[in-house]
Amino acid sequence: MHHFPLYMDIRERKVVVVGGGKVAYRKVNKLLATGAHITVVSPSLCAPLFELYSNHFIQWIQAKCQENHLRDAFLIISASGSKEAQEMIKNTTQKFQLVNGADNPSIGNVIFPAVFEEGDVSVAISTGGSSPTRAKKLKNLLKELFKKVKDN
Ligand SMILES: C[C@@]1(CC(=O)O)c2cc3[nH]c(cc4nc(cc5[nH]c(cc(n2)[C@H]1CCC(=O)O)[C@@](C)(CC(=O)O)[C@@H]5CCC(=O)O)C(CC(=O)O)=C4CCC(=O)O)c(CCC(=O)O)c3CC(=O)O
Ligand SMILES: NC(=O)C1=CN([C@@H]2O[C@H](COP(=O)(O)OP(=O)(O)OC[C@H]3O[C@@H](n4cnc5c(N)ncnc54)[C@H](O)[C@@H]3O)[C@@H](O)[C@H]2O)C=CC1
Repeated sequence: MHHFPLYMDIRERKVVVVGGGKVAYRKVNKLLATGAHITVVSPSLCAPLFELYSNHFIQWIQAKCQENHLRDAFLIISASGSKEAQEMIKNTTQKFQLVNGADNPSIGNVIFPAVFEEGDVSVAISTGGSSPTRAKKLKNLLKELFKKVKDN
């Protein structure tokens, strides 16, 4: 599938993250600096997400994901690994909503690239979902290269 690369200002947009585990935390952690309003919907939260919730960086709906949780979301991240939740997201989201299928790319329309930033330069690498580990390796190589160029 071909994805169009786009840099987005998502300040004050509502982001709903479905699931409260390790993968949800990784996505939330990346979104924190954007100024988006993040709500996690999950029966439980892993320790680092619970800490973010306790410190009021994110909101938490302690429940299994239901249709009404998704209705006014700009971006939805599916990260529960639950087939039931994935089906619900697939069947109830609108065409104009952005959906990241972190736990099942086939239900999504946007993907997270591997990113590094150097001043105001931002480099984002995607393999179109085919190999996230390769994207991460390439990012780390380029990061080193940038450092070398800067040091010389
Ligand atoms: C499609 C996509 C959807 C999305 O998530 O947006 C997706 C999907 C999946 N990832 C899986 C596995 C892992 N992904 C990572 C890490 C990253 N994954 C990221 C992106 C993406 N992952 C999108 C495509 C990106 C592209 O186009 O290349 C990165 C780049 C960015 C980010 O996460 O923000 C970030 C590195 C960030 C960095 O370091 O900079 C690690 C950890 C690691 O390698 O360290 C593991 C394995 C270990 C583990 O953690 O268990 C699985 C298998 C699940 C399974 O079978 O269990 C699926 C599902 C599937 O492929 O079916
Ligand atoms: N995109 C990526 O980078 C990666 C994706 N994955 C996939 O992501 C999924 C989640 O992985 P982890 O975070 O490690 O799992 P985890 O088991 O730590 O977390 C799952 C979370 O989802 C919650 N949950 C379960 N059912 C739910 C429902 N119906 N509604 C809302 N929340 C619900 C659980 O309470 C838990 O907090 C797995 O399916 C895995 O295959 C795994 C590794 C990397």
